[in-house]
Amino acid sequence: MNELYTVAEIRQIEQAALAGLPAGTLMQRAGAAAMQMALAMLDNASIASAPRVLVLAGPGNNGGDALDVAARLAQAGIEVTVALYAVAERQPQDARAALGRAQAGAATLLAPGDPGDSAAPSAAGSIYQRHWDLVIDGLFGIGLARPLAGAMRAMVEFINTLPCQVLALDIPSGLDADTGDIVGPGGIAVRAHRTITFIADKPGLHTCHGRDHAGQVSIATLDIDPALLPPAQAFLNGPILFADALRPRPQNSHKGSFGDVAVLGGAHGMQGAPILAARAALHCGAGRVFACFVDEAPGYDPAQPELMCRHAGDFDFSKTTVVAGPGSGGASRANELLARVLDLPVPLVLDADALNLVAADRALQQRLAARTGATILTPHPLEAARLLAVSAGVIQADRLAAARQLAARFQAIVILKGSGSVIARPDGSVAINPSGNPALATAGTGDVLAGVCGALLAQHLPPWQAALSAAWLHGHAADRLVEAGVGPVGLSASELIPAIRTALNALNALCTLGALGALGAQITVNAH
Ligand SMILES: NC(=O)C1=CN([C@@H]2O[C@H](COP(=O)(O)OP(=O)(O)OC[C@H]3O[C@@H](n4cnc5c(N)ncnc54)[C@H](O)[C@@H]3O)[C@@H](O)[C@H]2O)[C@@H](O)CC1
Ligand SMILES: [K+]
Repeated sequence: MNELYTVAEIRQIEQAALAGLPAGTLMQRAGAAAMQMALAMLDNASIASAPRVLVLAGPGNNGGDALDVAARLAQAGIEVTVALYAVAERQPQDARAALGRAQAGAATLLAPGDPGDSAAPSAAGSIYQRHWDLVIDGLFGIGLARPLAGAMRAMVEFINTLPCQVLALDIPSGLDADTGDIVGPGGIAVRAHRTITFIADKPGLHTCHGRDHAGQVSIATLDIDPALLPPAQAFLNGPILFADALRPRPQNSHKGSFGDVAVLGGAHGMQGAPILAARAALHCGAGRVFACFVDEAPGYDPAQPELMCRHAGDFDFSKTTVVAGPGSGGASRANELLARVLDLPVPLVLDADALNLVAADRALQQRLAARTGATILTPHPLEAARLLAVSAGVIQADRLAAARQLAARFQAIVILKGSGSVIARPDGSVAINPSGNPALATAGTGDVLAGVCGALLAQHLPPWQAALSAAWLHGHAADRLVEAGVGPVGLSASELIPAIRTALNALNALCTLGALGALGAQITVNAH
C-alpha cells in the first residue's frame, strides 16, 4: 500500500469507521497490533527473561492506545510500568476505558509529574533510574497541537538517551504527521526505532525529520473497510508507481532510438558538474550525450570518451533533451543560454545554478511557466526557497506544500531533494521517496540525479514517471552501495553512477518478466 493520508483525511476515515463499530473497537485493534509489534521487538532484541517495558501514556486517544497495549502486555506476564500523563476525568471515553483495563491488571501505573514538581519526585525517580528493555511511546498521535513541554518533554529527553528499543504508536510524539517537522517552536520529538501507524500511512513519517524519528514504519489498518479510504493525493514512491513506463528495448534499435541528452553547464572552474550529469545520462541509457560548456570546453572526457564535449554557444539544443544548470554559474552568458533553452519545446531538466538564475530573474520565470515541453525541476531546499522567495526553514517546515507550490507555479514536475525527497506535479499529487541515505549528502550527487532524469526523459518516459524513477533509483543505488560498505562515509557521486545503471537494468528485467509485485525485494545492485 503506497497511499499516504493527511491528519484531516485520517480523521474522516476514523469517523466513518467508528460509526459502524462498537465503542473502543478501533483502539483495541490498535492495542492488539501494537502488542504483536512490541513482542516481536523484545524477541529480536533477544532479551533472555523478564523484560521490562516502559509505556508512556498521554492525555488523549494515543495515550488510550498505550494503555491498551500496557494492559495486554501485563496480561501476557510482562513487567510493565506506565508513565501516565492523563487524568481519567479529562480522557476521551475510549482512552478512559483503556485506563480502566490497565488499572485492573498487573501493570504499575505511575504519574511522574513535572521534574521540578516536588509532589511527585519518587515516581519520576523510579522511572529515570531503572533499566528498560523497550519503551512504548503513546504520548501524542495526530492530536498534538503544540510543542511538548514540562514533564512530558523531560521524559522524551530521557528516553531519547536510552540505549533500548523504542516503539512509537501511530507517530513519534512531537512529530507533525502531515509534514515530518517537529512541532515547535523549540519542540522535541521521540526518536523511535519502529513506528506502528494506525489506519493508513502518513507523509510526516517519511520526510523532513520523519525518517530519523519514526525508524521503520509498519501500518496497522485496524481492519477498516478500504472503501472508506478516499483517493489519495500523496504516495510513497516505489516501482509500482512508475514501472509501467519502463519498456524492454526492442532488438531493432539504434542509438537514435534512445534520444540525445545535452547537459548545459560547466562555467570556468566548475566543469566537473556537467561531466557527472552527462556520465549519469550515458549510463542510464541515453543514445548520445553532449556536455556543453558555458565557458571553455575540454577537448573530451578522458575517463568517458563516449561523451561529446562542446562549447554551449555553438550548440544546437533544439533536438535534444536538455539538462541545464550543473556548474553553469550565474553569469550573464549562462543566463542568455538558459533563456534560449527555456524557449525550446524540448524536454528540460533544470538543476542547481539554472534554478538560481530563474529565481533571480522574473523574465526567466515567465519563460519557464510558459514552456510547452516537459520540465523537471530538481531544487534542494535552499534553491526551492530562492524560487519561492522564502527561507529554507519555511520550505522544510512543509516540504509537501513547497513542492506543490513550485509545481503549480512553474507548471513542472518538481523533485524537492532532501531526506524523503518530495516529487510533485502541477495537479497537486505528490510522492515521497523512501530510498536513499546520508551517503548522498556529498557534492555531485545532485548532478547525477539531474543526468538520470535527462536520460529517462530522452528515452520517452513521461516526466512524472521519469522523476519518480530517477529519485527512486538514485536513492536505491545509494542504499545498496552502503550495504556493500561503499558509504555512508566517503561515497562519491561517480560511484553512484554504475550502481544506478545496475538498478535500472534490474528493474527493466523485472518489468519485462512482469514480476512487479516482487520489485522492491528482488533488486540487488553490485557495488562495482
Ligand atoms: N479515536 C479512535 O477511535 C482511535 C484513535 N486512535 C489514536 O488516537 C490518536 C489521536 O487521538 P487524539 O485525537 O485524542 O489526540 P492525541 O492523543 O494525539 O492527543 C490529543 C490530546 O492532547 C492534548 N494536547 C495536544 N498537544 C498537547 C501538548 N503539547 N501538551 C499537552 N497536551 C496536548 C489535546 O488537548 C488532547 O487532549 C491517534 O494518533 C491514534 O493513536 C487509534 O487508537 C485508532 C482509533
Ligand atoms: K506516539
